[in-house]
Order: sequence, then C-alpha cells, then structure tokens
Amino acid sequence: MWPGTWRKVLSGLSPVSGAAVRVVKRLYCPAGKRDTIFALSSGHGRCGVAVIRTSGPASGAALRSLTGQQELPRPRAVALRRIHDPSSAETLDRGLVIWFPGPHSFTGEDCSELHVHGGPAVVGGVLQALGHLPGLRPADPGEFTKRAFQNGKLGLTEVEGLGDLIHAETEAQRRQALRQMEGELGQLYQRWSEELTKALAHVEAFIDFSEDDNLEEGVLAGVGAAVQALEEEVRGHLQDGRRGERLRGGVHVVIAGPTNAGKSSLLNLLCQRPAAIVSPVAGTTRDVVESALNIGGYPVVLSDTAGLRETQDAVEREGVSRARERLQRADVVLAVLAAVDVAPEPGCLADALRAILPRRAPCILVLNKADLLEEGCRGALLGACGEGALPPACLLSCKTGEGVDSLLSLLGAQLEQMCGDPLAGSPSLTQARHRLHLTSCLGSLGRYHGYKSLDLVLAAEELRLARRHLGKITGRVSAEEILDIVFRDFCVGK
Ligand SMILES: Nc1nc2c(ncn2[C@@H]2O[C@H](COP(=O)(O)OP(=O)(O)OP(=O)(O)O)[C@@H](O)[C@H]2O)c(=O)[nH]1
Ligand SMILES: [K+]
Ligand SMILES: [Mg+2]
Repeated sequence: MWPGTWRKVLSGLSPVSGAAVRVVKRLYCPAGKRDTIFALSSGHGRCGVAVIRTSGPASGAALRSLTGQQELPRPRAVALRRIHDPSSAETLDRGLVIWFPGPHSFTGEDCSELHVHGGPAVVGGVLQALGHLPGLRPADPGEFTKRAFQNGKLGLTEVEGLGDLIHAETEAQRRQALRQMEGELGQLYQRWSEELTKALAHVEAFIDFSEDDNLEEGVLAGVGAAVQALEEEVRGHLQDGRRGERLRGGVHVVIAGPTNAGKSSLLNLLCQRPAAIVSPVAGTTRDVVESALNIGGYPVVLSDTAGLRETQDAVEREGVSRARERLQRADVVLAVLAAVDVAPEPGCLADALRAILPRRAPCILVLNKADLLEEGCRGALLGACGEGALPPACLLSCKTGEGVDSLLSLLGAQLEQMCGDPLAGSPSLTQARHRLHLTSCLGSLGRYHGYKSLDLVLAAEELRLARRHLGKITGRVSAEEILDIVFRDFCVGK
C-alpha cells in the first residue's frame, strides 16, 4: 500500500513535476508489485466520447473511488455511473464504466474503462482524479501493450501487428496488420521453432545414445532432411520481393524525366493539391517533393524530382544529384516525357528512357502533354510503345486530365503485383527486424550442414542458435532491447 507520507513529503517541495512524482512512486514500489497505470486511450482533442483506461491491481479500488460505489459493476458489462473526484466529491461527468477483472482482460491484469464525454475539462478532471489515487500513475507509451505481452496475452509479432493496425492508413495495410495481430505470422515462426526443437532433440539423443543400439537407424539423415526443408521454407519466405515491408511502409514511386516534361504537374494532379511549383521555366524543381497517397488501397510515397539535365547551376546540379539518388531507391519509376518531344520510334523512346532509369527498375512510361499532339501522331506513338522491350506506357495530359485513369490502372496493377493480396498465401514478414533474424537463422541452418559430419556438438549448437533467432522475432527469447525497439513506436494509452 502507498503510505500517504511520500505525497506529504513531495507536497512540501513545490512545484513538483509529474516526472519527479513518477520517479519517487517507482522507487517506492516494492519489487514485484506493479503500479496501476492509467491513460486516455482514445485520441486527443475534443470528441464525443473519450475512453480512459486503467490496468493494475488498484484498478478495482480506483473504480470504486471514482464511482463512489462499493460494488463493482458486473465483469465486462457496461454500467452507467456518476464519476466523482474523490478528493473534492465533485461530480465530473456521468459516463459508462466497464470492469475487466484479470486475467480476462487486454493486459491480463485488473483493468477498467471509463467512457466519458470527450471535452478537455472532463478528460483532464478524470485523469487528475486518477493521478491522486494511491498506487496509480500515468502510463508510458505502449505500456498497456507491453503488459499484455509480459502476461502472455500477445506474442511479439501480434504486438507489432497491433501497432501497425493503429497506424494503418489504407485497406491493404489494415488487412495485413490484422492478419499479423491475429497471430498467423507468429504461428508460422512458432511452427518453425518447434521443428527446430524436434531436430535438436534428435541430434542430442544421437550424441547421448548413439553408442547404445536402441536408437533408430537414420536419425541424423532425418534431421538433415528436416533442416533442409526448413531452410527452403525460410528462404522462400525471405524472397518475397519485400512485399510485406513495402505494404507496411509505403511503396516508393518516383516521378523522373527531363526538365519541363510536366513532372511537377503530374505530382499535383495525383495528389490533388499544388504540392510542387509548376512553371514554364526549365529547372524549376530542385528539392525532392514528397506526398503520401492511397492508390487502390495501397500506400504510396510519391516523389517529384528535379528535371534530369547537364547544368552549370550549382543548386540545380544538387537537385539533379538528389533526383538520381532517389531513383536508385525507387520501387517504381514514373518516367515522364513530353509526347511532342519524342519521335514515334522505339529506338528513340528506349534512348530517352535509358537516360532516366539507372537500372531495370519497375517503370511506367508516361507520355505527357498529349493535348499538344496532332491526332495522327497518337496511334503511331502508342504503337511504338508496344514494340521492343519498353515498359507499359500511357498517353497523358496534365492539362486536360486525359489518360489519368489509364495511368492509375497501370500503377494499380504494378502495386498489386508488388504488395500482393495481404490475405492470400502465407503471411508476409513485415519488418526489417524479421528479415534480419530470419537471415541469421538461415546462416545457422547452413552451418549445421557444415558441422554435422565434423562435430555434432557444434552442429547442435547451430540449431540452438537458429531457434534463438526465431525466438527473437516472436519474443520467446526475452531481451529488453528487442522489447524497447518494438514498444518505442506505440502511443500512450495503447
Ligand atoms: N499543354 C500542356 N502543358 C503542360 C502539361 N503538363 C505540364 N504542362 C506545362 O509544362 C510546363 C512545365 O511543367 P512542370 O510541371 O513545371 O514540369 P517539370 O517537369 O516539373 O519541370 P522541371 O521541374 O523544371 O523539371 C508548365 O508550363 C506546365 O503548365 C500538359 O499536359 N499539357
Ligand atoms: K518547369
Ligand atoms: Mg518540376
């Protein structure tokens, strides 16, 4: 229990910062006994209803104090209550309260929820009242989820899925995040981990008992085959064109081409606002101008870049070098040419394209300013685009809007191919962190084969290491630094 003394001591040291109070409360908290945390879990700012949550052993007492009723509501049922500030007995609001006794709660601890009116004064009053109760302190970012993880309610990949779900901005991102939160990715890694455990058990049995005759023939051959199958599965999972990571972080689409082709006009057309300066002066754009878009449910980070040309102007040269650097990292390039400037010959188009593309990046050829083309040229130009090994192309006019639909459908098809359907097939890995540990896991599996005929003990150790790398993804291997990386991105109240 909290003696009232620490508060008395602190109240003599005015003004007391929230951080100081928190530090003292932490220091005072006896080892193994958890404080109860609280936070506004709905968004900040004026809203219809705000949800305030608590989690920890003092949740029930806090609910009793704030509602002024000894009896707690029925578990997990909504009850209408007056909510008071226990220190002044003033009514703060009338709202809905829910009591979630542990372990059947989000965090696994005793939890409560207060659904109050979303005005800043009401929310501020309730938070202040909670802060005055013994044993309660404001939650750190991600702390509710961290407790859920620590109490075995969620695996680490589920936690990451939950974080992604909160940040999801497009449908495809939401589908992928929900799938991960519901545990499919974690289950896949868990299955691999169990296969490794089995293989390891067999190798250890062989080490210990191979002298005895009662060990089955071919134990090691079986392990070798199992390890090889697992290697293939992990390798296939890694060779997914980074689809899950792309979908999570957004596909980088870069608009590039010679000066005055209409690149900035295209950016503005696609993001439907004047994000970049458009002018008839060649060399207008220098900095990379970015805009986030949702195209057909897929998240896109669209960048406009400086027109590619030789120049004496030092500032423009820097712009061109930034454009080239951005092109190197592009997932998809929209190569923009002014249709009137390119002759309808595949050779000419291919040369113009080579001047833009640094490598064989996925590309869509955009022939802009179609409104300036004479009727007769269109067919010839499009015909030329269909020949040779040119990327898919479309005619466009940023001025009239002609051709936007066909550009969007070409781009949509490209995005779908890159990100895939997040609900189809086996779940994708979504984070660089997963890739890192899976690559290390694969390295250990490879070394197992190397060691198995030389030193079985070392070979077994590699299997143990491989399993450990998988454990780092699912959180079965607990290491504070992994937790910190995962929970860092969470908001307060989650
Ligand atoms: N007729 C016509 N003019 C266009 C079209 N698209 C762009 N323009 C004009 O072409 C000029 C250059 O457009 P920008 O969008 O600034 O071209 P840019 O490729 O970004 O140019 P830099 O940034 O200088 O490399 C402007 O005067 C635009 O109004 C189009 O489809 N038709
Ligand atoms: K321009
Ligand atoms: Mg521009």
